[in-house]
Amino acid sequence: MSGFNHQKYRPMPTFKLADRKWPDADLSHAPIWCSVDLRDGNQALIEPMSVEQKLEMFSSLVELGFKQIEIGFPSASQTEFEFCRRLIDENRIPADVTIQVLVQARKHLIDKTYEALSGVTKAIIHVYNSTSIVQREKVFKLDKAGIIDIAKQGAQWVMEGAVAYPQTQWQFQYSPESFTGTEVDFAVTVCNHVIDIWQPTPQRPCIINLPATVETNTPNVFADQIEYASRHLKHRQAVKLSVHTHNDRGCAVAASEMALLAGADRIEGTILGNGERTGNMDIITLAMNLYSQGIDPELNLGSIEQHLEVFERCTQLPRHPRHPWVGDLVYTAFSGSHQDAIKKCLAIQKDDQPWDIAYLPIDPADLGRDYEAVIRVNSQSGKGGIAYLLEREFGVRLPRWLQIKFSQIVQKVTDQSGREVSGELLYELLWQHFGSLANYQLTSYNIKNADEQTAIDALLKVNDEPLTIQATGGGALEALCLALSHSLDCQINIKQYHEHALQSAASAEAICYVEAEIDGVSSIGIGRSQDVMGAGFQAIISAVAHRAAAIA
Ligand SMILES: CC(=O)SCCNC(=O)CCNC(=O)[C@H](O)C(C)(C)COP(=O)(O)OP(=O)(O)OC[C@H]1O[C@@H](n2cnc3c(N)ncnc32)[C@H](O)[C@@H]1OP(=O)(O)O
Ligand SMILES: CC(C)C(=O)C(=O)O
Repeated sequence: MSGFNHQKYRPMPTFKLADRKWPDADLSHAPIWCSVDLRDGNQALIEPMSVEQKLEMFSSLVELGFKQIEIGFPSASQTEFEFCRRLIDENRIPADVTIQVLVQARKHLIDKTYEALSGVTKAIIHVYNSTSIVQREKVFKLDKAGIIDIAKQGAQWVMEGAVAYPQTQWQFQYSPESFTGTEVDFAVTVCNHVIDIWQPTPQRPCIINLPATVETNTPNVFADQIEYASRHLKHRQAVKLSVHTHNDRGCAVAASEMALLAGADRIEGTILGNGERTGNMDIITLAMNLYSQGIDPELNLGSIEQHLEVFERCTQLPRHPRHPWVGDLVYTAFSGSHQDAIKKCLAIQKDDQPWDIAYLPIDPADLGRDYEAVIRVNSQSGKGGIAYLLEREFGVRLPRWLQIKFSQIVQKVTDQSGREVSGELLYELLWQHFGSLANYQLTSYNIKNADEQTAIDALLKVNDEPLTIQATGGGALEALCLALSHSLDCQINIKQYHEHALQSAASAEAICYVEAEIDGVSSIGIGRSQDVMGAGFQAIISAVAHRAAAIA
C-alpha cells in the first residue's frame, strides 16, 4: 500500500474578504524593496556565508540599488556580529542605505543586537514572534494573551534599547511570524498592540511585516488577508505595510504581487529566490515583471549578470537555465514557429517604438544578453530559425525557396544526431550541398557585349580536363547556360535567381543563389565572388556540378 495518502492532510483554513478591492487594482510603481539575502537567504544555506562572502554580497546588493538590506541576525553568532561590526566600523554602508537586523523578542538578544549596531547612522530593528495556531499550541504552549505578551514585551525592549543610542536614527519593524498560519484578525490585533507601544507617526513610520512564513494557500487568499490587515491596522498612515512571502507552493511572486494590489508598500525577498525550504520571493522576478510592463523597478538590473555570478558563488546554488528572466535559455527559441515569428517581428521592430516581439516579452539586450541566444537550431526548428542564424552569423540571406529546401536537409541531420546545430555547421552544410564542387571549376572567362547580346568565352576544368565553352545570349547568365548546354549536351534553364551583397567588414563580396532546371530536373547552386556576375556564374556551375554528381 502506497504511503501517498491525501487523507493525511486537511485543507488549510482560508480567509475570504467579501468586499475585497484588490482585484480591481493595478500595479503602477515599484514597492520599497528590502533584500533579506544576507539573513533569510543565509540561514537557509548548507554552509552559511563567511564574513568576507557577506561583505561581497552586501556590495552587490548596494550596487543593485537596494536601499534597505537585512544584513543578518547579529545576536545569533560571532560571524553575524562581526559582519555587522565590519559594515559599521569600516564605513561600508552608503548614506542612502539602511541596514536591517532580525532578532527574537528576547531581552538578551535585543541587547546584543544594539551592541552590534552601536555607532550606526540609521538602522531598522526587526523583532518577531510566532503567532500561528500550531506554534501557540505546540511550541510556545501559550494562549492568545500569552503570545500578545511576547510581542508587546519584545516591542517594549526594542524601544527601550534604542534610548541608549540616541545618535542613531532607528526604525522599528515587527513581524507576526507564521502570519499565514494565524487567524488574520488575531495577527492584526497583535500588530496593533505593537503599534500602540511604538506610536509611529507618518514622519517616523514603523514597519509591519506580514510573512507567508509557509505558503499555505493560493495567492488570492493571501491578498484578502493583506487587504484586511491594511484596513484594520492602527495608524495606517504611519505604518509601512510589508510582506515577506515564501515559495512553498511555487506562488511567492504572485502572492507578493497580489499583496501589492491589496495595499502592501514594501516587499522583502531575495535574489533568485534563495531562502528557507523552497525559498523566499525572488526579487529579480518581481522587479522584471514590473519592468516588462513599463514600470521602473527602481533597481539597477542592466548589469545583473555580474551580480548573479556573485550570488551563485556565495550561496553555492546554481541558477536554473529556465529561471524567469535570467536563466540561460529564457531568450532562446528552438521551435520552428517561434523562430519564424521572432525573426519576422525583429526585422520590423523600430528603435523608437515600444517593444513588440512575439515570444520575447522583453529585449534580451536590456539584461546584457546579445541576440546570439535568441534562436538556436535543433530538430524542433524550422526554416525561419535556420535562416536567422545564417544571416546573423554569416550575412547569408537565403531566399525563401532555398530556406524550404535547406531546412529539409538540416532536419535530417538534426533528426539523425538528435543534437543542436551551430551556425558554423549550418554554413558548412549549405556549401556542402549547394556550393562549388572540386570537379567543376570555372578557371577564367571573357564577356563581350554588342547589339544587346552578350558573348561568353570561358575555360572550365571538368573532371580534371580543360573545357572551353562559348555562346551568345540575351545576358551573361543566359549566355553561360547556353554555352554549358552545348558543351555538356543538356538543357539548362534558370528557374530562380537571387543575389545580394555579403556584409562583411573585411570584404565586399556578392553571393548568388540559383535554382536551375537541368533536363527538367531541379538543381540548386550557390556561388560567391568579388562581383555579382562571378557569383552568378559560380552558382550556375555549382548547380550543374551537383546535378552531375547526382546522376553519377
Ligand atoms: C521564520 C524565520 O526565518 S525566523 C528567523 C529564524 N532564524 C534563526 O533562528 C537564525 C538564528 N538563530 C539562532 O542562531 C538561534 O535561534 C539563537 C542563537 C538566536 C537563539 O538560540 P537559542 O537561545 O538556543 O534559542 P532557540 O532559537 O532554539 O529558540 C528557542 C527558544 O526561544 C523561544 N523563541 C523562539 N523564537 C522566539 C521569538 N521570536 N521571540 C521570543 N522567543 C522566542 C522559544 O520559545 C524557545 O524558548 P524555550 O527555550 O523557553 O523553550
Ligand atoms: C522573520 C520572518 C519575517 C521570516 O523570516 C518569516 O516569517 O519567514
